[in-house]
Amino acid sequence: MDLHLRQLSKRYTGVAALDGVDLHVEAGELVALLGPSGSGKTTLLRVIAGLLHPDAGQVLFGRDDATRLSLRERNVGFVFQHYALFKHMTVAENIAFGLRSRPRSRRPDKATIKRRVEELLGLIQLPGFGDRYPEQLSGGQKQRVALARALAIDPTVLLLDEPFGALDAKVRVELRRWLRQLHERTGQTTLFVTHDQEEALELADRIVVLREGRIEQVGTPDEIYSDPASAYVFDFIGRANVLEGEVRGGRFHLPGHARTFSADGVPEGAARLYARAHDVAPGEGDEGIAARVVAAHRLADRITLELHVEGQARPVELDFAATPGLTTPAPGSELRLVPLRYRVYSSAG
Ligand SMILES: Nc1ncnc2c1ncn2[C@@H]1O[C@H](COP(=O)(O)OP(=O)(O)OP(=O)(O)O)[C@@H](O)[C@H]1O
Repeated sequence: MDLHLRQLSKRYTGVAALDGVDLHVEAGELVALLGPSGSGKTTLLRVIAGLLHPDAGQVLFGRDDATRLSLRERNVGFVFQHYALFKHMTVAENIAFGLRSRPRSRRPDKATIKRRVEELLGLIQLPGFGDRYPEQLSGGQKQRVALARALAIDPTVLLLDEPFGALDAKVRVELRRWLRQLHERTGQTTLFVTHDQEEALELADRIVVLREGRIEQVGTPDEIYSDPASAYVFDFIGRANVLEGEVRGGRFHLPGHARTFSADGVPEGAARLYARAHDVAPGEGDEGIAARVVAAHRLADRITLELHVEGQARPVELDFAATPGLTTPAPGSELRLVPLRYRVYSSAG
């Protein structure tokens, strides 16, 4: 089922946790809500779930206005960061919980519930684990059970709030790949909260970047990474080199340097040039921007340089392939930087 959010707002004293959020999630999409702490991700998820009521705006499941419905009436599946499994119930009982607690008229019979539990244990790759208790599972296994429990009710949408946030890095990476595969099998409309840009880029069909309760950009991982709509998104997705300067006559000027850069459509005045470390290349002769090597690191087949550019407070990073025969530049040596791909944003915005 698809999901429409219209002009959702939610204020706490002094804070707009959500400020006019409009979003359409297609049926079967996996959407990541990405943003730093306090940007409104959890609030948005809770409003969709019906755990929290918005001050204004609408939540629609398909064509049905669900804004006034409770969590149960919305039939959503929810998984939190911290395993919310019932400790005194077995894995099978946990998974069956949502179905067993339905009103009698809508409750499947025992045999159907048992079949559904077996099917879900297979889906989460834990067949034979039904009789265990949560304390007999690893963190990653617990979160898979939590996901099976959320899926058991055939939810209209699946809402995941940093479901792997409490797990160690390796398990996290494994589980997000697993979740992507699971999603491809179930086709379940899913919203996934994360503050980890790598997780969002790898997992999601589309990413929603939030900033102070507003949507800053919505797009596919490629669009968000290659064409960030603002300096905020550029900075948040991957590491960015930032050069301070100004836009004059439609060009970006670096103080103390002759080379200028195109800055079409950027207002005149203070501006910043953003480029990723791998989108800056070492240049030859008079090309590019003069820089001095501060530190050099060689990591397997990559060389990373930390550089000082005259007039810039922040160091600039350059990352390139260590081709055979290439020597790592020594600290103190001079080289020229050529930003191959970059974006200029006004400092005012
Ligand atoms: N119950 C509450 N009372 C008052 N303010 C709240 C409450 N819940 C959230 N807020 C505020 O609303 C804003 C958005 O919070 P929210 O938890 O949605 O952000 P988040 O992006 O999920 O952050 P995190 O990644 O840290 O969980 C924050 O400024 C937060 O302090």
